[in-house]
Order: sequence, then structure tokens, then C-alpha cells
Amino acid sequence: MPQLNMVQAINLALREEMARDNRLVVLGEDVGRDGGVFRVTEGLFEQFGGDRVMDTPLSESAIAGAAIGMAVCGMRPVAEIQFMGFIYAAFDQLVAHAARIRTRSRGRFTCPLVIRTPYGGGIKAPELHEESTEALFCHVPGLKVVVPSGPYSAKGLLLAAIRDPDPVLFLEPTRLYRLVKEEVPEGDYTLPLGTARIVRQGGAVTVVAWGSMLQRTIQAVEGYDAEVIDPMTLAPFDGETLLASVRKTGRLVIVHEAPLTCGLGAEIAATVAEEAILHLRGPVVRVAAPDVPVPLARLMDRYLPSVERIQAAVKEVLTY
Ligand SMILES: Cc1ncc(C[n+]2csc(CCOP(=O)(O)OP(=O)(O)O)c2C)c(N)n1
Repeated sequence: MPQLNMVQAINLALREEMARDNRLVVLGEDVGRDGGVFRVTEGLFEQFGGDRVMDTPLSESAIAGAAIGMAVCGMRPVAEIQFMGFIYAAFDQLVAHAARIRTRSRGRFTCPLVIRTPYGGGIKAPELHEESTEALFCHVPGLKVVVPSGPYSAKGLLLAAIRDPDPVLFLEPTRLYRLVKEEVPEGDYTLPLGTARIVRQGGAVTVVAWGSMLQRTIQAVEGYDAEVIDPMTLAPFDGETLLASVRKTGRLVIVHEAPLTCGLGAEIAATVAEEAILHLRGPVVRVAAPDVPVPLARLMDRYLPSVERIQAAVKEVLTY
């Protein structure tokens, strides 16, 4: 089984699925001859040609709008938005159209669209290149939001996202793109959307983290009796796996690199307050970025939750 990084795993998923399903097309800024800004689509243009791998104008709204039209008409578009910080120009298309085509048409039309975009901080790029605004999209009924945390999950989740009949926002943690290699099988496998993964079993505290925060969390809990959950799909969120764990451990820490206020951690904490508060030994603790715009590189280490901050939160809840 080949050892691949996340860029290679996503590329493999696209390549295999394009060969399997000729409805699949890829579009975005420089995804063709250049192979995309992070080279995720490298080689696809050469293999499948310009009718299936399309360079677009620099217009995120047009990319999303064209992809929605293709999806509604029976194609399987996978659109790349170059960085999550540029997705806001496509927000109207995703919220006002993609998310509600199924309900608007009372189920006569669906929108099997995937929007892929690099997201998250830690790559020392300027503003708008390190955003983590997943909660904006989790708030929109009709959109699914998926975040892989390594090469293996990236391939399996992307294949599931492409085959899903509804629109999926696929957030690729930029910091992980080339950081780790894992065994990634060639050929078909999918990981179900809406199902979390227990990455590490434990009995004293539940820690939820996704994307590039997962790796830091695993480092932070070393030596502690902590259960670590990787939701993999943020919307719809797998509440069952979370609640079962919290009912067992009685403690919860949520880690995300998005700002604290109205981040997904607030929703997770509210779910636990509603469904499992009597199992909690003490307050839920969130470890998140401060409520400021993503800073430039020099301050990034202070902005992103560090291993030390995550560990301090775990120690704190263990005192309850
Ligand atoms: C709205 C938006 N989308 C994407 C980007 C990322 N981006 C930066 S430079 C660039 C290519 C621009 O190409 P072109 O307009 O031909 O200018 P050139 O680089 O050739 O000067 C892209 C896509 C951006 N800065 N803003």
C-alpha cells in the first residue's frame, strides 16, 4: 500500500473517481495546466483533458454558480476555491442556491456538488490565506461540511462527498497537506459522512478536535486517560458518538483553531448541555483562537491553540 501525503491522497481520489465516473469534472483557478495552487489537481488536465479539468476566471462566485448549474443538470462537479478566505464571494451561491435546491424543488432536483478548499492556519501566508470559518457554513441547513485530518481520511471522505447527492464543503487543512504520510489504499473505499471516529480510547476526559488541531491534541493528551474524537464531518455533526463518550468520561474539552465566539465549539457545548449535563462533573472547556482577524505569520504561534494550551485545558477539567 503506498505511503501518501494528503495532497497525493486527494489527487488519487480525484483521478480514480474521474476514471470511474465520466460525469465528474474539476474546475477552479489554475487547476488545469498548473495543477492548482497546492498541486492537488496535478496531472488531471493531462490525463482527462480540458473539457473535464477547467481553468476558470478569478471569480469565486462564477466558479460556484457554474458548478451548481452543472450539478443540477446531472454532472458531478468538484470545484476548487484557492483559499477559504476567498470563498466569501461564493457564499451567496452556496447559501441562497446550492443549499436549498433540494427543498426549493421539493426533491425533484439535487445539487451533488463538492467545493474543495484549503483552510486553516500555520503556513505563514498573508491574510485571507489561513481562515477557519467552518462555523459559517455549518449554520446553513442543506450544506454538509467535511474536514479530513490525514491522507487516509482525506481520500475516503472525498469519495463519499463526491457521491453524496447534496452539496458538500470539503475543507482541506493546509498545514497537513505535506506534513504526514499514511498508508492510503489504491482503489475504492469511502468513509461515511456524518460519522465521527474515536481516534484514541480513554475514560477520564473527552477531547474533540478536527483538522490540524487533531494532531496537536493527540500530542497534548499523551499520558492522560483521554478519549479523542475526530468528528470528520462537522455538519451534520455525529452527536451520538460525542454524547456516548461524554456520558462515560463526564468531562469535555473542545479544541478548534477558529475564533471562540460562535465557533462550532459553542454548538457542541450546547448539545452536551441539553443532552448530557447530568453526566458532567464540571464545566465544558473550549480551546480556540481569540476573537481577532487571523494575524500575520509573526503572531500565528500565539493565535493557534498550542499543545501547551490544550494540555492545560485537559489538566483543568481533570481537577473536577
Ligand atoms: C478573490 C481572490 N481569489 C483568489 C486569489 C488568489 N490569487 C492570487 S494571485 C492569483 C492569480 C492572479 O492571476 P492574474 O490575474 O493573471 O495576475 P498575475 O498573477 O498574472 O499578475 C490568484 C488566483 C486572490 N488573491 N483573490
